[in-house]
Amino acid sequence: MLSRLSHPVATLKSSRRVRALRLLASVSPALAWTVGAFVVAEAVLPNLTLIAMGRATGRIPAAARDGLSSGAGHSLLVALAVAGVCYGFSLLRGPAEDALSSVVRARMVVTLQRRLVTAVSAPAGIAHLEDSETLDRLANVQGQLMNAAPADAPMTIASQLGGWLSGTMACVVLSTFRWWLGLAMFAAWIAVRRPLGQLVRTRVSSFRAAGEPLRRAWYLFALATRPNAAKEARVFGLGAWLAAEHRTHYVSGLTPTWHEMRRQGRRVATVAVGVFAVFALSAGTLGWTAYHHEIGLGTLAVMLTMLPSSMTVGTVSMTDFQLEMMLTAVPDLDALTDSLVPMADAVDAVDDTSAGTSAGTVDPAGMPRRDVVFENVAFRYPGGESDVFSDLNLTLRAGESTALVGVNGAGKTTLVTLLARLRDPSRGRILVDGLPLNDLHVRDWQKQVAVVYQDYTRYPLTAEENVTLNLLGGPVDDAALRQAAERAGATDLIDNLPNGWRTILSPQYEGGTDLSGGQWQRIALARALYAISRGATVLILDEPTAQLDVRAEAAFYDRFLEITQGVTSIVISHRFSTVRRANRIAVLDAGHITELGSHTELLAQAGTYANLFTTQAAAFTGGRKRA
Ligand SMILES: Nc1ncnc2c1ncn2[C@@H]1O[C@H](COP(=O)(O)OP(=O)(O)OP(=O)(O)O)[C@@H](O)[C@H]1O
Repeated sequence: MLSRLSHPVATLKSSRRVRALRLLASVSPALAWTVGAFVVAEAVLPNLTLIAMGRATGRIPAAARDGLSSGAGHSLLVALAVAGVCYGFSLLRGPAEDALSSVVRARMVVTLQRRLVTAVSAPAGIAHLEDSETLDRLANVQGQLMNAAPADAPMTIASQLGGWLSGTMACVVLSTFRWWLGLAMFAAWIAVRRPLGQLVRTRVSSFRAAGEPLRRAWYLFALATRPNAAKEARVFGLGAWLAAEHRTHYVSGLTPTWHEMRRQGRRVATVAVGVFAVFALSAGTLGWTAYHHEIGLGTLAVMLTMLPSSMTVGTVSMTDFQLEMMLTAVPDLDALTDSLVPMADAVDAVDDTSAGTSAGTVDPAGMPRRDVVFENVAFRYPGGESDVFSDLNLTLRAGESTALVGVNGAGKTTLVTLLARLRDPSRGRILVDGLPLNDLHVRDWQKQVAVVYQDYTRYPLTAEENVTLNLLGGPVDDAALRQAAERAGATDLIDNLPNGWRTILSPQYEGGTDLSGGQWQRIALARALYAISRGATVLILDEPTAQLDVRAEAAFYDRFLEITQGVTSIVISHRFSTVRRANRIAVLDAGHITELGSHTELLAQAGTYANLFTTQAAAFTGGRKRA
């Protein structure tokens, strides 16, 4: 018996509506109770107004006959007063709903965003951010995929529930006239609601399934409308192309939905004919009994208004459609949380060996002391058609700089993402001082790696925060900050900012400013150097001078040895004037390291490096090749 009872309870608990309401209750129990009170008002007030009006109508003949000062007249006045009060309260429903909706939305948006940020930042790597299912879920919870804001779900559910209860109450009132009439109306509305609800669900689920083309359509829309991309779209005259592509993806995503809806629409039309018959029978019964004086004017007036009022049991409107779209975000949010957050738990469980080797338990402080060894490493991107590395072997000596050289797409950036454990090798292993990298605590290892990526991030924060990334407060090491800026060639740049270190590096904020590409690159370099001064032991510079002017680039070369002194560094560059200063140079070609040695040694080998170096040098010396 208990298990039979627990089944519907469990089903109810797992329903998306209940989960959305529970989310609101977890945000603010008081707000959830207020929404509950709104549901009651929504269910009761319209019917109370109609009933009071009907009863007042029924008292008019007696009051007209006996006069307003008679007992019948007083009774009419009381009924009118009750109707007026109910009507007055029902007028307040609209503004109350608006105010409550905006509060619920604001609280829900903050909660949803916090849960998304927590989930997405949980894994140590970045592979999940390239998984199309995860991206669809992210877009959906943000309301971008379905163009419906999940934060509005609780209030929409409340309003829908209120309407449904109001219709049910009308059916109950109808049953006081003829028991079967209320029941018949209820059954008829439920009968029409089912296929209508199915129609809405089909449309929404195929809309959701069309995530890929719709995400593309949104992306194209963003390209056309966001300032950064719009610049390029204007210059290259992409407007018409973007509009056409946007339409193509949107239509291709939705065409299957439209076909299915047409089919289900025909079924709904059939059921609607049956409902109309029940409605006509009910109205006819009422008319017949009134004609034969079996009921008075008051009952007739009440019951006639209850007939259309019962309709809200079966009505399915645009709101239901939007609610269904909002609710698709509920399982998506849970799936993101369930799949990503445990990865953080595994990563953070330093003492928990059950977390597996990938979590890593060894404290990497001060490592590498001897070397980092790539041993028979292979790697292929998820969904990729070929290996980026098939059998890569490379030793990075601790405290030395190693330059990585190779043609575009050779895998240089990929190699450093493996070193930073943003991804794991498909085969083979990386050893740090002889220990598998996977055994080191991944978050602590990542803190030890200071990187200047090719596409470093431009944070809309102050210059100081951009360098220190000290967002949780705590003391900033001023001396280290100044030294990092000086080594990165950013001192003059900071001095010339309107508020110095306190200037926000984004024109989108008051008092903020923007920097040029080269100036940003110096800030990114200073960020990595500050991290080194705070204990990072591995420095990765991916094209550190790509955006620097000639003088800044020359200054960087002069400081290169000073910058990389004592740290294990990898520099990736197509500029051989940078590369040649590294202690050792590794040439990456077709998934292997094909040459390894100092600049002089590799020139002497007269292989790929020598060829690339002399070709580039020749371009600067007007064709005269030199060593
Ligand atoms: N996120 C990704 N998903 C799938 N393939 C990728 C991804 N990133 C890079 N690749 C592919 O992996 C290969 C190596 O790319 P990588 O960026 O490591 O090359 P690179 O040597 O740094 O090139 P460049 O000199 O142009 O910066 C390329 O063929 C590239 O197309």
